[in-house]
Amino acid sequence: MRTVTDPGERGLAVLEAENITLTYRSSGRGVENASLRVEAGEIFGLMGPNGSGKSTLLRVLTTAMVPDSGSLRVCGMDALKDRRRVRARLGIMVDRPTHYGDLSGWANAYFFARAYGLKEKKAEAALAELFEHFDLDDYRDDRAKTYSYGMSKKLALIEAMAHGPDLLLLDEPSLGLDYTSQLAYQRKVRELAAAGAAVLIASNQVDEMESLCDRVAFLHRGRIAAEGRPQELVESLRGLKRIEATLRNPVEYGPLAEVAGVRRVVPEGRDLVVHTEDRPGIVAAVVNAVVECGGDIVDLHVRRPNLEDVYVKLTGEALTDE
Ligand SMILES: Nc1ncnc2c1ncn2[C@@H]1O[C@H](COP(=O)(O)OP(=O)(O)OP(=O)(O)O)[C@@H](O)[C@H]1O
Repeated sequence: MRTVTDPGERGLAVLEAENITLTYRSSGRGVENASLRVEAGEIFGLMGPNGSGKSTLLRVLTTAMVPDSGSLRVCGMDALKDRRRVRARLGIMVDRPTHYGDLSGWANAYFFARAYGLKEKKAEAALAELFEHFDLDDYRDDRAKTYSYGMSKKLALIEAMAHGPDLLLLDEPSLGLDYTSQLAYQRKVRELAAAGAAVLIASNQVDEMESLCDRVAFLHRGRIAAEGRPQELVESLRGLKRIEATLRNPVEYGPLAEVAGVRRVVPEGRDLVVHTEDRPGIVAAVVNAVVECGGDIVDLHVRRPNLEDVYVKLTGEALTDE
């Protein structure tokens, strides 16, 4: 019979975080009352703009930091008390992975795999499979400091996965990966989840998160603002259009919000994102209003709403600033 410490079966909670609060003394910021649960076989996404608390929450979930309050259970164990045993069940990729630059990529990954308790032969077999999967075979003996950004991210993914963790915690894993590598990463994450791992990914790659995650949660100023299945969250915006206008130069856009059918206007990096009702003539009305504000539109896209728009609707703020 399976026990709680033996996941590998959907429905069993691998990660249970309740009311996690951590406030940095120097800034008074951090995360507040964050609760989440990830089951075996589930891929869970954590989304939120810069500074919303994703990395802080991950630091707690990886047991790198102890929260001021709240409880954390991993595979049924108290992760705040039993950190050593819990860490052995985790696979972690931090947002800025570092390696031993003078060692080969292979030696770095081998070191990790052995530290996680894999026997020599098992470590070699797991790494051989992963180096091939991530197309790093030809570079396995090169020193890690010669690796490109994307290659060292793939090496960090290998290090997080090789020992077959029950809970995989990944911070911005696919940022900087090219098309083929991104595909390889997604395939591997799906494969591990299908084999029973629980996966938690902090990322703002909206399209990837929408297709990869079973559930996502949005962090806003240290608090979880909403949680749900991506498709259902996006579906809740049915009837909404997303118009993205890139302007040559930013202008005051106040009058835009007065156009009939415009629900909200949010700057996103250099773009203006306008949420409107889906009615005939609305795009022309928005373009006219931008021009009347003095805006010179150099690029315009009308798209279906995505997870980014869910966040905008929830908080009135943009998820990314790109
Ligand atoms: N070491 C620290 N000391 C003080 N305040 C911090 C520290 N690290 C983060 N913060 C603050 O805590 C809040 C959450 O930061 P955190 O790095 O968790 O956000 P994030 O969502 O991961 O952002 P990003 O996407 O930029 O990595 C921010 O307001 C940040 O300024």
